[in-house]
Amino acid sequence: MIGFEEALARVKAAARPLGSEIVPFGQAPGRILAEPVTARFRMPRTNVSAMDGYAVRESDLGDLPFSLPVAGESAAGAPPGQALPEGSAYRIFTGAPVPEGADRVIVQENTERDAERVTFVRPHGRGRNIRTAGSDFQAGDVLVPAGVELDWRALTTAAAADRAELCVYRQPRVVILATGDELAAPGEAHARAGAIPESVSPGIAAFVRQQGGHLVRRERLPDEPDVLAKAAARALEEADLVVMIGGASVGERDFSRSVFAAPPDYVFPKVAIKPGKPVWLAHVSDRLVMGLPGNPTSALVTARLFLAPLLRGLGGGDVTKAMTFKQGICADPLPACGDRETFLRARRADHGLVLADSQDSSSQRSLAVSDALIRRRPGAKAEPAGAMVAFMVF
Ligand SMILES: Nc1nc2c(c(=O)[nH]1)N[C@H]1C(S)=C(S)[C@@H](COP(=O)(O)OP(=O)(O)OC[C@H]3O[C@@H](n4cnc5c(N)ncnc54)[C@H](O)[C@@H]3O)O[C@H]1N2
Ligand code: MOO
Repeated sequence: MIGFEEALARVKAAARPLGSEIVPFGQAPGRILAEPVTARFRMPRTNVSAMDGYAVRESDLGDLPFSLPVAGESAAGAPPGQALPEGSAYRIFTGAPVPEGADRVIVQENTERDAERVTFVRPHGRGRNIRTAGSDFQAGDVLVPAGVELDWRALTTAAAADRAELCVYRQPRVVILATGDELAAPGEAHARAGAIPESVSPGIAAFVRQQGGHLVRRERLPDEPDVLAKAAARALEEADLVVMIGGASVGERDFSRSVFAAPPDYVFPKVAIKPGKPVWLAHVSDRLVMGLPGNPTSALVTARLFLAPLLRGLGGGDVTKAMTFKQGICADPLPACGDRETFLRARRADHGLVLADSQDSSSQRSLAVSDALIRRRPGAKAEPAGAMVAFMVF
């Protein structure tokens, strides 16, 4: 059985971008840029004022107080007007083109205005208050490089390039199939003896979206091979990645590996980790299938460890960002680790990482309050509280 590092390396190799598409701005948030965004023109387009005030020639300034006639007005959005006549000032607003000849803007607060003249009454300091043409960027400059996630900051820069559409990586289309006769829709389990709420796929669906995937559908299915086979065939037609939940283990009623017409061509059939050993990844008919164990904590831990980098990579994102470990202090004593690499659920508190009360792979209560996975190497010894540990944000 392969270990965690090897499994991660194989996920990384399988997580190649699926292609690109052009989308309007409204569909761009959260997407990964596939082609760089270049500026259509320089910014500022001309020399512009940085303040509301009066554009003047430095050489026309005299000892305070002194006044100049106001020869015109320049506002943002208008093309540059006539040149500034010598011995006069121009009323100007922030972002407006500076008239030719002016080399300085005096802020309004240092002036007094009557109908035709402006009087400079306070020292104007040294600032020129002019942003020169192209001082932010030049036409053709790359403003947002390929590979950047279009968050609210990058979207602002991309829009400043005067582009209406962006070339982004295609999002992986995902179908989730949750299997098990015992499963009922949340809210309906109480009405059927032996039923439990199907709790994993709602969480995994949200996670798929959070990691940049496009959720096509999620389905809850009984352990009936014919029904499963039909659903699996349909899923392979509609998805780039099918996520199977449950039925990953060795029981006669564990069907998730055998429902496809073609046998899985394994990237890995299981991994020596705890929880989540039965997690698997395979190529099936040109698609990818990831099998998550049914135990809820096992499913979520393996999704965080392997599904996150897979979705990131398929969507053109930075795979390594989805598998970064940080260092932190564990506020609780740590038990010795067995021979499988182990991921303990914990909560990040001010005084360190606090272990979840239950580390059982079926636990669901602890999931809502755990936001970190502490990594323990195979064979690691027990440690007292205060040990430095590697953890991943969960
Ligand atoms: N003889 C062996 N038995 C088991 C092994 C093994 O190696 N040999 N592995 C164990 C490990 S580790 C895990 S993890 C589980 C995983 O099993 P499956 O993926 O086959 O999961 P199921 O049997 O379908 O379900 C396990 C458990 O989780 C509940 N479940 C399943 N799906 C959902 C869902 N969508 N929402 C909520 N709960 C779900 C299910 O009712 C079971 O209680 O196998 C061990 N066994
Ligand atoms: O994945 Mo199993 O997690 O060890 O119960």
